[in-house]
Amino acid sequence: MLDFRNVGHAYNGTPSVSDVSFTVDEGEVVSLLGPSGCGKTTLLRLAAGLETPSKGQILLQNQIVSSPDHSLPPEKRGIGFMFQDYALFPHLSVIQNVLFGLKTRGSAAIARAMDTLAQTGIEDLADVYPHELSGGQQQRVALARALAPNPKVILLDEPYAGLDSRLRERIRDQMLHVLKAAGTAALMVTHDAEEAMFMSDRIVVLREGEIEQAGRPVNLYCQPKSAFVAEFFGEVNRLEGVVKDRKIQTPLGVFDASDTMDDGQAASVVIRHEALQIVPDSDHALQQTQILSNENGAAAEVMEARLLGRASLIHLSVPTGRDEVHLHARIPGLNSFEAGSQVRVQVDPSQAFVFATKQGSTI
Ligand SMILES: Nc1ncnc2c1ncn2[C@@H]1O[C@H](COP(=O)(O)OP(=O)(O)OP(=O)(O)O)[C@@H](O)[C@H]1O
Repeated sequence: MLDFRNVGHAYNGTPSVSDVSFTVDEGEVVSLLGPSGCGKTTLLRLAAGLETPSKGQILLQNQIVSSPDHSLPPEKRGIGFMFQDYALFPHLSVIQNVLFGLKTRGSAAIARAMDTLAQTGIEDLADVYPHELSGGQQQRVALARALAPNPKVILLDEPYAGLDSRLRERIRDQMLHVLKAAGTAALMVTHDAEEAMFMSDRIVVLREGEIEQAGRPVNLYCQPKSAFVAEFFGEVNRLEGVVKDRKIQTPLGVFDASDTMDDGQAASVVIRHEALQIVPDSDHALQQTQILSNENGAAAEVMEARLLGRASLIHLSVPTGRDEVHLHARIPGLNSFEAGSQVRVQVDPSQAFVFATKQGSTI
């Protein structure tokens, strides 16, 4: 549907994205994910035809629509857009806003507009004006307007940015089902990893205008290729060490270095908060079965234990001999840990990642 091939772009000579290649296939939801300024919106604007690439090509349904010397105007691309602020026309009612995007007029157009409003669950609001709507309702009008012409591809720029967290969860669920039912390919910009994972078949992680890693959410979460990606997909503890005999010694035990690391290489061990398992120090049976069978683990003291709702966050202090390291463990549901109690911590190795460190920064 949408094919970026080695696309580069610059604003007044300053590069914004370089050598970006990815596709959005039929009926697929793909998210562009990354920190502020990494080039997400620029890529969306390039797909829309609002910017022209300085290098590479963009194809829509196998036709070149953008290259350095040719750019098909946005209105000729047959793409749906949904911007962060919804951009509804305040002087038009909901149905008039939706009709605006349709090329035809008359009863067939009205029927199509009403169908799309029904699809997004707001047919009762057809005659209402935007200022009378809640944020979530406005968001659905914007989605209905973008979907009404039945585009093959829709571009979504931070579609949930203006909504509170509870409404966001409900709306994005509806949005996913509407997109999938319509079979529309979608390219969505977000800086929220959980939102990207919820919505996307595939995610393209961007860093300083380049693709850092792209793939299915499960691959990015379970096999991040850099600390940058690992940290984007969840909170982590970081332990620094140096490779010796293909191992890295840390206060939480010994971790295997990767094949490409040589002795003397500085390395970071990145451990997700949920990868730390905690066992009360008095629970000898569990220690025997779970901890002593694994060479990773350490004695620790609970500093704080806080219930966050679905999970608890436990602050731990692990003595290193010289000083102590402060770690966070996230455990499901309620916890019974008291500040000051002694525990053992163990690491789930599938959620601990080792990366080379260069000149003080992790790659
Ligand atoms: N109109 C512009 N003129 C000049 N530079 C721009 C313009 N728009 C964006 N940039 C720059 O291009 C780079 C990429 O910006 P872009 O808006 O694509 O990032 P983003 O990932 O969408 O960021 P955010 O999440 O903050 O919206 C940034 O360095 C930004 O400062």
